Amino acid sequence: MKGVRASSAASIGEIMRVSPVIPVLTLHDPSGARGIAEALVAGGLRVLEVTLRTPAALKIIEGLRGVDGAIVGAGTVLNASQLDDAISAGAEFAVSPGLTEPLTLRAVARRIPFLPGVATAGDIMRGLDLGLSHFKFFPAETSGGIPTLKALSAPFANVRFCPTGGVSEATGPSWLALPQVLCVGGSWLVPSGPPDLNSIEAAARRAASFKPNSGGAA
Ligand SMILES: O=C(O)C(=O)C[C@H](O)[C@H](O)COP(=O)(O)O
Repeated sequence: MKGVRASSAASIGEIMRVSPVIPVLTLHDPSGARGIAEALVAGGLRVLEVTLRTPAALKIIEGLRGVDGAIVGAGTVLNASQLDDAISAGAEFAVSPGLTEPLTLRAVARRIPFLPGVATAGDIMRGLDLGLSHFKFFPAETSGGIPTLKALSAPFANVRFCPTGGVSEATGPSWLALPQVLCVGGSWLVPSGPPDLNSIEAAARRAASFKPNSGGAA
């Protein structure tokens, strides 16, 4: 889906198929954020999750709106008020570590593509009841890794996942080999500390070459 443009018309499923890896970015410095985003997009990763874990996150989301080719969303969205703030800043999708009814209902009402975290069958069933079918599997490795996701997803034929949490460059391809996995998320592309843009672009290029077994990246 190379043609997916950041807009409320894109579904979360379409966004998850744009690139096999969603970089999870926890950024402190608005002045350095654009270069990081450009390096990731140049490497082939267009979908960027900026976590609301730093005071500068909303300003950074706003600033990244103009990066050509980037689809910028907010991560660590914990409640409806944070979701509204993220939308005001220009976030084109939202990711949460968990699934609550108030946040999900607000995301549906605001028509923003939404990817909440699940780790149990009950989480998935609450999401299905609220009309969702795409989830982040979080925290992926410590929740039991690939064997758990295989077992967990078996009863839910039409549900698709983005495993995140402990996923690395080394393990990403194994997760993407599962047909129910459209993409993976991870912070490994942009380690904390002063950014090395050449390394970030090279890591993005390697990650962009991962091949989902789901027909994930178009
Ligand atoms: O809080 C959220 O909404 C998140 O998005 C959590 C992050 O996805 C993970 O913390 C990334 O996990 P690592 O790749 O292991 O660093």
